[in-house]
Amino acid sequence: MDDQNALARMGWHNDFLTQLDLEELETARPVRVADTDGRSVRILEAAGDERRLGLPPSTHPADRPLVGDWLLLDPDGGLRRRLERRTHLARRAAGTAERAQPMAANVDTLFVVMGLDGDFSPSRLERYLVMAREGEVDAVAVLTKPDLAKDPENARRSIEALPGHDGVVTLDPRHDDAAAALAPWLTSGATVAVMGSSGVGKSTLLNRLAGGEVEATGGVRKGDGKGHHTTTHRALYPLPSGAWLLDTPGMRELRLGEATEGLAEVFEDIERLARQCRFRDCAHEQEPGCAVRAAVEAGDLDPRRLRNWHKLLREQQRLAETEAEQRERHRDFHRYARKVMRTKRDQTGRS
Ligand SMILES: Nc1nc2c(ncn2[C@@H]2O[C@H](COP(=O)(O)OP(=O)(O)OP(=O)(O)O)[C@@H](O)[C@H]2O)c(=O)[nH]1
Ligand SMILES: [Zn+2]
Repeated sequence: MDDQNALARMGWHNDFLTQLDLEELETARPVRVADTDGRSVRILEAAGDERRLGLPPSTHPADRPLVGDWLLLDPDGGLRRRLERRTHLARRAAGTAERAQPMAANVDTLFVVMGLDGDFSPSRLERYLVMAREGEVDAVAVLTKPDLAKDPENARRSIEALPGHDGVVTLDPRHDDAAAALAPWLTSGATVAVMGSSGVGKSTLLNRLAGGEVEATGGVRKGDGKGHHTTTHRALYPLPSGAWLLDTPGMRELRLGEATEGLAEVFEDIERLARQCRFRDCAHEQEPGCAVRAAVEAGDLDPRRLRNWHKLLREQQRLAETEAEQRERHRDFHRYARKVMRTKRDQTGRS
């Protein structure tokens, strides 16, 4: 194995070691994926080298490495296998396939950026928290534009009170001290990602975190030894603090995929109440003995949170139905195809 300290600086965690067998512990080289185009990946090695590695053409899309993944190389430098992800961020795939599509691997902390101006929406934040929790990623709410808020302190407190986050920070990304406010999560080897609506200050914040050395667009300026600079594309790049910023085009928008675990965690208070309702299948509407409604009436549960929980649950049900329907359609098609083939065979047999 390579130098453990160098690996740790790249985001390696010792719990990955449990995935290696004895031979691999001796000879295999872990490398991290900094970018991918589906056919090849750009990898970072502990020795500091960076290069492209082709993927076998037969690689199934679901097995393709993602930005942030750890791969094991054989001693000769060939790809051996991908290590199981510690965490992931997934979103709903575009098009007809509604399933969750992972887009980033091994992210430690997701910064969910939300403006304290008109952008402020605890329900949208809860959606991001569900996504993070589903993939076991820590989530920190970053509240921007305090200068445009009527009562930023009150807004911060209301977010602080929500379950499912790992911290709330208010900052103005245009100010020099913005990076310092996030320092607890920007430690050496930590991998962070940033999501949030358009215009909330993500790019401004990324430029601030990068200290002006790296653009927020993923372009890394790299010396080529001849005194001038070339730009290589990368979705994972180092910040001056020693942390890694993972940022891919399109990743910043929110489309929640299958996330029942995440939902259960972010709304654990409501789910706990729901277990106390008189009826097992209580819809928490007009039923007698409903503990959820009782909590709302007693002022212990924000009706907004209840509405959002219902909404996200319904969405999850729709996703599940769509998947079942797709499988059904698939089966129908194959049944039909078999029938056509049989008819054809019969006809050929007869003629
Ligand atoms: N008043 C105020 N303006 C801010 C603050 N943070 C960012 N801005 C401004 O808001 C505008 C949008 O900021 P961006 O960093 O481009 O936002 P973004 O989230 O990257 O937006 P997209 O690229 O569309 O996703 C810029 O003009 C920033 O200067 C803040 O805390 N207060
Ligand atoms: Zn109920």
